[in-house]
Formats: sequence, structure tokens, C-alpha cells
Amino acid sequence: MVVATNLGFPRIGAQRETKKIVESFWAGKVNEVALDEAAVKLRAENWKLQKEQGLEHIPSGDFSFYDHVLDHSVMFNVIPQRFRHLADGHERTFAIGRGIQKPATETQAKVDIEAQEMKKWFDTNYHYIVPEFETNQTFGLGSKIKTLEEFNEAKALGIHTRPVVLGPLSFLLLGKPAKNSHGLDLLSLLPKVLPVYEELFAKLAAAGADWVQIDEPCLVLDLSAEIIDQYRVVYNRLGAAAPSLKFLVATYFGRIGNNVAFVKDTPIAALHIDLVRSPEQLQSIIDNLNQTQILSLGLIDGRNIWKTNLAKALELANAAVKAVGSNRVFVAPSCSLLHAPVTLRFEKRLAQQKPELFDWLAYSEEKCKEIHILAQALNNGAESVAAALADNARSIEARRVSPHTTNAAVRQRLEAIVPDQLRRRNVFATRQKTQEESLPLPRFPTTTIGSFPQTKEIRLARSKFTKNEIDEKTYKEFIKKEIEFCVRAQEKLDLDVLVHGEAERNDMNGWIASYGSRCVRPPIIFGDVHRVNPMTIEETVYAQSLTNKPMKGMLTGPVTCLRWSFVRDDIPQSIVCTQLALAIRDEVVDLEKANIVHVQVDEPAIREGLPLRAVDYEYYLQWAVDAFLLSTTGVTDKTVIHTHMCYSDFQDIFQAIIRMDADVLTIENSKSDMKILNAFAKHGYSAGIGPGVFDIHSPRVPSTSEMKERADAMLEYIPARNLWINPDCGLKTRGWKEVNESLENMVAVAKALRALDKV
Ligand code: MET
Ligand SMILES: [Zn+2]
Repeated sequence: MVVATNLGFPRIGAQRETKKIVESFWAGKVNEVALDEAAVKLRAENWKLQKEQGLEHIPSGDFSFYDHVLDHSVMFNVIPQRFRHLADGHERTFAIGRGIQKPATETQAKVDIEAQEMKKWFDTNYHYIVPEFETNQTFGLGSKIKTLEEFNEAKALGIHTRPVVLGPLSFLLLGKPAKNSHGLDLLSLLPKVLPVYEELFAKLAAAGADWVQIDEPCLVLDLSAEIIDQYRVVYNRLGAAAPSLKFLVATYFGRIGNNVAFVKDTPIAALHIDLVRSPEQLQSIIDNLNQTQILSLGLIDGRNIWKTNLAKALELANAAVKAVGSNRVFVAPSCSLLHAPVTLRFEKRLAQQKPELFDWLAYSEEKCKEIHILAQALNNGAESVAAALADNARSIEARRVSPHTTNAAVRQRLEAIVPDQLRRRNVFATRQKTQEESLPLPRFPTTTIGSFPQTKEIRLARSKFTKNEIDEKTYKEFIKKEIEFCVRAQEKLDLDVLVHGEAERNDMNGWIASYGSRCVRPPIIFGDVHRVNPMTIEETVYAQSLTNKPMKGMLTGPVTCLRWSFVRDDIPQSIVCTQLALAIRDEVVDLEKANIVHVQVDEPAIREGLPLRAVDYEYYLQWAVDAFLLSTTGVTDKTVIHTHMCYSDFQDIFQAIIRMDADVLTIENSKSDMKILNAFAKHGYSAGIGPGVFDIHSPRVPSTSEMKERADAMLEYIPARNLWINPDCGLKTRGWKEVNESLENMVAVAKALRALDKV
């Protein structure tokens, strides 16, 4: 019989319960007991819900207050040295994720520890906490074995679950050597970490687990033969140590390719593959399994919100069943549903206002149901779920033929794009001279990345406006006041290039996890994109009217709009991206016309969109950079185009960044070492650059001397004329107090540099 399974359920809660309780805990309003109670309740609801939708293998251990990789590190006692003196518990885990700063008290010295690094989880917009390993790293299970506890918790509710753990190779490969352990070969830690996995598996088996899901997403990356060999050795060893357990090794986000070769020679009982990203891999995977191994088919898109075309999914699943038999097939989402919103049940407004779109959607709860329907169809014949299949076919067809997804004018404009629309009029060196003459700035100009604190008041006003509790005029007046407040604050801080603060910026639709307790609501792109009205001109012009300092217009770039939306899956992403680029181009040109001299087009997501396999880079970078150029090159030499990127390994995309031809690039840098700047210099990056001098994910206030040290180090690689001073990223998630203090210290750095520069 085909088994209906899931790889992971969103942990934020349908009403963002997790975020709310975690933030109350941080604010000191609730204690650890309340925090744990809330989690117990939510986990129970999630398990029940999955069971009710008809799933048989339900994951446990997929919950997290902050990040599952961080939890895994903590469970294996991988605690960076600087946190080891803190007492074991939630507070320490949060401290590792977000840094910790406490003033001295009479009895205690002050605490000031930097957070561990955060990185994008493969090519998603989820961020994980990068494990730090030391040369003499030890591993061990602590007093709290999260995976085991959650398995037992479900068991007590009468729900038999499949515990999920991050696999040993991915755990190590996703980590990095700690500062004191440069050059550490991460895989050399395998002999030390494996006994702990064995211990964990023995405990799970003793508690009654039969299946264990071991996530090895690194298997979809380019891996050396040596690493693949390690996979073989490791899984043979783990299998031998836990003979009563059945391992489901889960891969997702791409194709396994040749990396699959080792699987058949191991006791791995089931292999999960992503058939949404790579449906073409099915046959080669079948050919590479041994006679008993089960194939878990990732047929339901775990990263998007569209209903699955069940007829098409059934075709693939039937092919698998035909090839290996129904006893060797599972049906599953492509990856954990962590990346999809929770349920459509509460999308009342969307259902009312956009019933057509609503009919095309499936969030996590609905996706679980789809998995069940597929399993039923495979086990009992399509007739057994005829009504559900017919209903699905009707939605799919309605979407396919909807007149609201195509716009002829947009399509024509796309056809008519010419190469001149992809380049500035002159090269950077020429533009830089023009820009310095027409609008001189002090040396080491200071700026911010765009957003300022999104206060309670701002969120309240926005929510009232969306609920029609206040009218547009009142809302706009409110935003204007916020802009004014923000401009005054920046003037007081004596920043050089100001921003309006992005108070009006909002997110839409279903919530998903971004990092820590932070959730985002990506917009849904369901049809051809065009600019209906100017988007930011009014706010930007108003902000400029308040000050004599230059105001920087602020836009999200085409690739980032694409990456941070739930995108239609019926036309290629490159086309959606070009449509977005044209709309942004119009806005950039209009900002210039309105005398806005600095325009920032953010592309924080360009790197995260990089395909996971090197052979696919070139094609992606071609259309992605072209889209950025299309959006930014409609202006004259005088206009300073900024772009911003964060959370990235830029190593792989230097050439692309150079080709983007921005006048100023601000990048996240404060937590990376200066190697990255060295590389920028080496690759011949010659335009303006502002490597962030402080981390904005942490509430701690950096000192001037700490930031000055960073800036000094930067000047080893970057000519003084090109260096900008700014934070790592926007300040939206921070409070005003820390922002004012941090920026004051930051501006002092620029002033100190200027003073030295004169002598
Ligand atoms: C994640 S990058 C965000 C850039 C945006 N302009 C901001 O300041 O928030
Ligand atoms: Zn950023």
C-alpha cells in the first residue's frame, strides 16, 4: 500500500502563536513554563490536524521556537565557547540565535555576546543558524533530547510519529569552523558525531519509533566522490547500529543526480526525492535503488501555494508504482511544509475579495489533504476519490483559462525590449565624476539600508487600514507623520543620505517563517505584472521636501520581488522577472524625474536564487542580472543607483555583481570576515561599496571602536573614495532606542575617518 506522509509541518501556528509567545518570553512577560506549554499545545494541534487530513507518517521533532538547525546543534551539545557559561535552557538557545546583551548589575558583570551566523537555507528565504565547530569539538546528548521528547509527547497523545533529525553529513557540511579552528575539515568530525547519532537512534527505537526521517538536503548539491563515499560509510554504520529502525533519507530542493549512487549499497529503507523541482529524475532514481528500497515521492509543492495538478501528479506516481510496486511508494510534499503558510481556513478576506484566486490555492493543511487523496487514488483507484479529483481538475482548468492571468500589452512590451535598455549611458568611472560634481557628499558617506523600526503604532495603523477601520486619507496622514519623524531622527543623527523609512511597507497573505520568530507574508503573483500606479513617488518626494539632505528612493528589485513572492508556476520565472523589471524601470525613471538623485534597488535575494548546481548558474545569472539592469538603467549619469544584498556568500557571483553595474553596493558584512572584501578587490570591483559595519538582527548596540575597527580593515581593500558607511541591512525589526544609539556610534566612525583622512 502506498503511504501518505509528510516531511514537516509549519511551526509558526495558524495565528502565529509561536512568534507571539516567543516574543513575550523575550520581553520577560512569560516564563519558560508558559513557553513550553504553548508549544505542547501547538504541536498537539498540528499532529491532530495532519492525522485528520489522512496522513499516516506524521513527522515529530520538526517544531522549533527559533530554528531547527540551531535546535539540532544544541541537542548535540554543539555550543560555541562564548555561550558555554550560560545556563542550559531556552534562554541560551535564543542567545545563540540572536546574541545577548545585558547591562551590569550589582551582582553580575555585563553580558555582551555576538549571535552565531545566520544563512539562507539552500535557495529558500528561510534562514538557519550556522553551526560552529571547533577542532577539538565534542558531541553529546544533553539532558533534553528534543527529538525524543517530542516523539514521546505525540505518543502520549496516541499519535505514532516519524521523528525527524538533520543527518550527520548535512549537519557538518552546513556548519563552519569556529574562529579558533580555521582550516578545520568538517567531515573529520564524523567519527565523533556518529556515536551520538547512534545513541539517539537507540533511544528512539527503545521509545517505540520504527521509521526515522533523516534529512540530508546536502545531497542535492555538487558533492565530491570523497563525500559520497562518506555517505556510504556513514549510513552503513548507522544502519548496523540501529537494526530495528527504518531510515527515510530525505533530499529536497533539487535533483540528486549521480549522488544517488551510494544509496543502493546501504540499509537506507526509503529515499525521498523532490519531484516538483526535478520530475525528470524519477526514472534514474528508480534505476538506482535496490530491490527493497522505498521511494518517497515529493509530488506536492512544499514551497508554493498553488493547488497541485492531481491528475499530473498521479501520472508520475502511477509510473513509480508500476515500476516498483505500491509497497515501495510513499506520497509526500516536495520538502517540509515549513515554507508554506499554515491553512486557508483563516484567509476569509482573500476568499471574499478574490474568490477566483482563492479557488486556486492550497496551504499546508490543504496540501496534507492532497497527499491523502493521491494515496487513496493509488491504493483504491481514482474512482474512490472521484469527486475530489474532479473538483481539483475544475480548479486547475479554471486557472489555466482565466483571462486574469494574461495581459497582451505586457507581453508586447516584453517582446520589444532592446539591448540598449540593459545598459547605463556611460561607465561607472565617468558617472562617478559626474555624480561627485553634481551632488558632492562628504568622504565616507553614511546611509542606512532603508527601513526604520516598524513600531506597534505603525502595525496597528496598517491593520486598521486593511480592515477599513480608518480611511485612506487618515492612513496616509499617519504615514506622513512617520516619515517626518524618521527624517528628523536621521537629520539629528547627521546621516548623509537619508531614507523615508519604509513605514508603509507591508506584506500580504499567508504567513511563513523567515528567521527566528520573524514571519513574512509573501505576495502572490498570479498574472502578468505591470505598474498600475506609481508606487513610491509620493512618499519619497514628500520625504525629500522635509530636508536639504539627499533622500534615497527605495525599491525592491525584480529578482527579489520574484524570489520573495509565491510565483505563478504556469510560465517561466525569467519572464515573470522581466515583467517585474519593466514595472520597476518606470518607477526608477519617475523618481529621477521627481528630482530624487539616489535610488536604491534592493536585490538581497539574487544570491539565494542561485541554482544549487554549478551547471545551472550561468543561465540563471544571465536573466537575473539582465532584469536588474532593465530596471535600473533608464536614468542619466547623475542618478546614483544603489543596490543592497544580504545573507550571502558572494563568492560565486562576483562577476554577476560587477555586471549589475550599480553605483553603490551595500552588503551585509559585519559577521563575515574581511576575506570577502579581499575577493571584491581582487575581482576588480571598482564602484562604491558599503560593507555593513553592524549586525541588525541582534538587539545589541555596537560600539564606535568596534565598528571603526571594521571600517579600518575595509580600507585595506577599498579605496577611500568608494567606501560608504552603513549597517548590514534595514532596521525594521529593531527598536528606536537601539537604532538611535547604534547609528550615532556609526556616524561617529565616519567622522573619525574623515578627520584622519584630512591629515
Ligand atoms: C532584506 S534587505 C531589506 C532592504 C530594505 N530596504 C530594508 O531596509 O529593510
Ligand atoms: Zn538586507
